[in-house]
Amino acid sequence: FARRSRDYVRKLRGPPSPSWLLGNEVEIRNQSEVGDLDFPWVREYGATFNTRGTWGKRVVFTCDPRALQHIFHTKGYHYPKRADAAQATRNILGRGIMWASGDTHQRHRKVMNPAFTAQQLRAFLPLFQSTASRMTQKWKDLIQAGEHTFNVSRWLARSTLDAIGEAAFDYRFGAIDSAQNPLSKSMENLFSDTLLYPSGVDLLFKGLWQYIPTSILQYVEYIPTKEYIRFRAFRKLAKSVSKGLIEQRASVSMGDGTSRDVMSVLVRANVSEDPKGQLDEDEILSQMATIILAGYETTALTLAWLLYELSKHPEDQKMMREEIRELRAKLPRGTEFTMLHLDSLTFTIACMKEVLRLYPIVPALVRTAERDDVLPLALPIVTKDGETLTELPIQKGQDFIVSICAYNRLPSVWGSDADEWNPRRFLDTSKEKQTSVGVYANLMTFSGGVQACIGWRFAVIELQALLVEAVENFKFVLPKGVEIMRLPAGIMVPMVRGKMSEGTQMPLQVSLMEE
Ligand code: HEM
Repeated sequence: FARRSRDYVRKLRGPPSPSWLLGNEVEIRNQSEVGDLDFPWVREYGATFNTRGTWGKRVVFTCDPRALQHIFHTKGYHYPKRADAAQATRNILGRGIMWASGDTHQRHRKVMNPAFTAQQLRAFLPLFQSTASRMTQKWKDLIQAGEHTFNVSRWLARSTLDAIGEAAFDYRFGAIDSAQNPLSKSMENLFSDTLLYPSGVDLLFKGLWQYIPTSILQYVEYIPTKEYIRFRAFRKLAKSVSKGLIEQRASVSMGDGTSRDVMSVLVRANVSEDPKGQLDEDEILSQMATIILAGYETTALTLAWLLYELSKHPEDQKMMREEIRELRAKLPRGTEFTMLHLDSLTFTIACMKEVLRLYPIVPALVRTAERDDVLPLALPIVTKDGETLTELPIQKGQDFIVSICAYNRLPSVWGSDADEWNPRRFLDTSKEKQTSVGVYANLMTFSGGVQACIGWRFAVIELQALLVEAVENFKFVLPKGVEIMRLPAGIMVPMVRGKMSEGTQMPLQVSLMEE
């Protein structure tokens, strides 16, 4: 069986590999924009095909809905993150939930889950709303001072950072009021300064990581080049700020022991007597660094892309504003929207789902099969010899690239206009028969299954609150001559063509809407 299954991957079609040593890795990591290769490859070879990694390794590329469901959900723990991806996460965030696998991950997730229930997160709505109104007040000030075009992604990131600090740790970054917080400074352009367009040598080096035992590999963090120095500096700073917060919390009362905010669940896990619910101090600090980093820029960038699409589609922007204002008009003056109100804004929500579909901030994930297995497929593969496969036998150790951005644009799932902005697709709810993947709106944007984004509900509620406040008060227009690119820096970041040295940015013309 082992031999046969190896043969199956060998039989798959796929793009030619430019070199044995580097495989397709350099071209994949150096796409000028996210999806430049993924989309045409899927059109040409189907949803599952063969690519080459470094050192001659075969890497199966897939965006097949059933394969994704199997890899992330049904057999989640049998497809851990590839060792090099796990180590890269550890370099940035330490031994937290994003790095952990198997039993360790289960333990981390068990501790964290109570802080991320729907009920717990809905209670943050007023906090998100007050953050949103502090942000829009700043925008009004800027406009009054004569600034009409500004980098909205930076402002959104300052706002989501304030929100995560306060929601998770009762900590005030004060990022909206001042850009000087050292932790927020150390996160600025963290990915685009380090992971954008890597060299062949870098990729060859990282291609060896999966063959090095973790006990030795962990020392790569001390390599004295820019990437490792930046990541280490961020991690150390995030952990030391976190330690200060824990000490502060310890000096005040811990309440009645039932609080479910992130900080309380972490501190309780440190003193828990149940070994399956314990975290050591280093794990707790890593967890806090993880929540801060994972919890702010992803949401801010999603919203930046949404304002960008609304700038390109003024009719949709207008429709969203009208929907919000119509609801507002029904309420007594000065009333804040509740969660029920926000959830009733169907067009606004459809636009939010559409942006999550077209702009998955994490565009791809890498996984390894821990054992021999047979992958079920929704979209059959035609092999090099013309054979049709409805499932794919694979061998232990098989690596995968899972393309989230390509899944989110599969015509078989989303229709023939899958490459285009069309929020109305989400208003049609008759397409319920699809293979269910992911945690929200059948999208892979938050990943799926056992290691799916723990903060997806947090992100969705925060997006709703910030979006409604922004669109109700301001009009957004794309400045003339500005071309925005989707840069592949591990996460997808917006940059202006020809001005990449200026880093992540989404400059939009913002004007105040009359009441
Ligand atoms: C639009 C916003 C967001 C997007 C697109 C997003 C996306 C993702 C994705 C794709 C993963 C899986 C990563 C992997 O397998 O390597 C993930 C994991 C994670 N996310 Fe998010 N995320 C978002 C917001 C948030 C927020 C707001 C928080 C925290 C409040 C958060 C916390 C986490 C954590 C802790 C994990 C690791 C979960 C685990 O390994 O069990 N994320 N996220």
